[in-house]
Amino acid sequence: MEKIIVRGGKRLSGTVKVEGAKNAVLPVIAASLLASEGKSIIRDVPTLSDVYTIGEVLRHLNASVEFVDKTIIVDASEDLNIEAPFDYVRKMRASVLVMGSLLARQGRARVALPGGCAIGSRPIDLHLKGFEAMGAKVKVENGFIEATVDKLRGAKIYLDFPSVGATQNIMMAAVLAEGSTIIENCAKEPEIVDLANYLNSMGAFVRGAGTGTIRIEGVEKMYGADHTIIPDRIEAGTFMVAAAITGGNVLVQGAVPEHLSSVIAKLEEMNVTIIEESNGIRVIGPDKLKAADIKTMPHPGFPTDMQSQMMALLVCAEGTSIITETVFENRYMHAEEFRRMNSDIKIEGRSVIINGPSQLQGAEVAATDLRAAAALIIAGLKADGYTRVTELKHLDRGYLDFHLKLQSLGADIERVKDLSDTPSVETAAVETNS
Ligand SMILES: CC(=O)N[C@H]1[C@@H](OP(=O)(O)OP(=O)(O)OC[C@H]2O[C@@H](n3ccc(=O)[nH]c3=O)[C@H](O)[C@@H]2O)O[C@H](CO)[C@@H](O)[C@@H]1O
Ligand SMILES: C=C(OP(=O)(O)O)C(=O)O
Repeated sequence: MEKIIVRGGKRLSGTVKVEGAKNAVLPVIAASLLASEGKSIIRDVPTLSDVYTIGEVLRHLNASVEFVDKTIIVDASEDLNIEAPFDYVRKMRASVLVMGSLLARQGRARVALPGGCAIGSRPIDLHLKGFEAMGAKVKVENGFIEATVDKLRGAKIYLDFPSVGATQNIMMAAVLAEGSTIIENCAKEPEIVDLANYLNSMGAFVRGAGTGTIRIEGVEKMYGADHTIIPDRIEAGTFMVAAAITGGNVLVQGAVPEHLSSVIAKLEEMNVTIIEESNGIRVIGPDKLKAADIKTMPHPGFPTDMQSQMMALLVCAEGTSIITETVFENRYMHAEEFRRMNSDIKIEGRSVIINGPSQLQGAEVAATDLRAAAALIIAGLKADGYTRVTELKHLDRGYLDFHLKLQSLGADIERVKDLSDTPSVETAAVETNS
């Protein structure tokens, strides 16, 4: 079993470069299935396990997928298969994003019903309602969702919640539909804008991405295009918190301030100095962090994907902080692990009350999802002694070379293969006290 071992106490300093965004590249790769002519070249791709998984899904659907460093070349010009089996969907829920493209291209899609996951139940009813509004017949049978249609028709679709995935799936279905589609109360995340830009470069007509209403005029055919993925705002935010918690001074290169305004505002409220530089965001951690309240919301609200990292920071802040999670109903599994590291955290329904500051103590902790993995490692950077983080498969879904990047900023961190490589708890305790 692999573990990350962090010894806390080092201030981070230097420059770290962010990768292309995981949450932008997955829908873009799914959208490349829409090109019945020409190859798509997708650049600045983070080579994460999720990206390989969606690559496998595309291959299974009869597209060719070639990885060359951080570029992916997709050729989807042959007729496509229509089924994404459970093995892929289980590994990565974003596999359901191929549904819109398959319906648009083949008039049929069969995708295993995704199960619940560590952050909540995550239904896909809004995706399906959107397809139905466009004329598709949808049925759920033997653990699969099957959707069929002769030809998708444009429709006016109001989303009860601005779901990121539903907005993306409906956009992909609508670009080849007959007539106009209007998606109201749609998601406004930067990843939606990135997808719209890619679709437009493939020949689609998509307007309004980034606002609450997207308008799409269906086109006859789409073509492969050359697209560069936007920088990962969540990876950037994660390094910003890592710099802040250690009282460090780090330039997060490639971070886009407009994508991170809610995170920047909260960090500033906590006494962290943020300087926007021409090529990124510099973060200077204070000697004393101040408590703050956070409510996660759809973009441009505070991102749920930064909630666990901020929890690590709030534990170290002076005063009482309250986090309220409004996007996922069960995204507090990491709170238990933080308690093992000596933090004062109480869960009350959808809120968490944190009394700080606590001096974090190193412990053996398990990641429950990818952001929790990063958050526990960040807590380890500040903790006394050694923190050992297990279940790194979660980390690898969303962070490339995370420990190496932290090492390059001066963190005392390593990734080890098995228990015999790790210093014993006794040794760690002695070293902590010395
Ligand atoms: C691959 C990717 O981009 N993942 C991101 C995406 O996930 P994802 O696209 O799955 O998230 P959604 O925005 O769809 O989900 C938000 C909320 O809407 C609910 N919902 C969603 C769809 C639906 O049909 N019915 C329904 O009830 C979900 O259960 C959840 O409570 O946006 C989330 C919210 O910013 C992020 O945390 C994820 O990192
Ligand atoms: C929850 C996340 O991703 P996914 O939707 O792929 O599970 C995330 O990126 O934090």
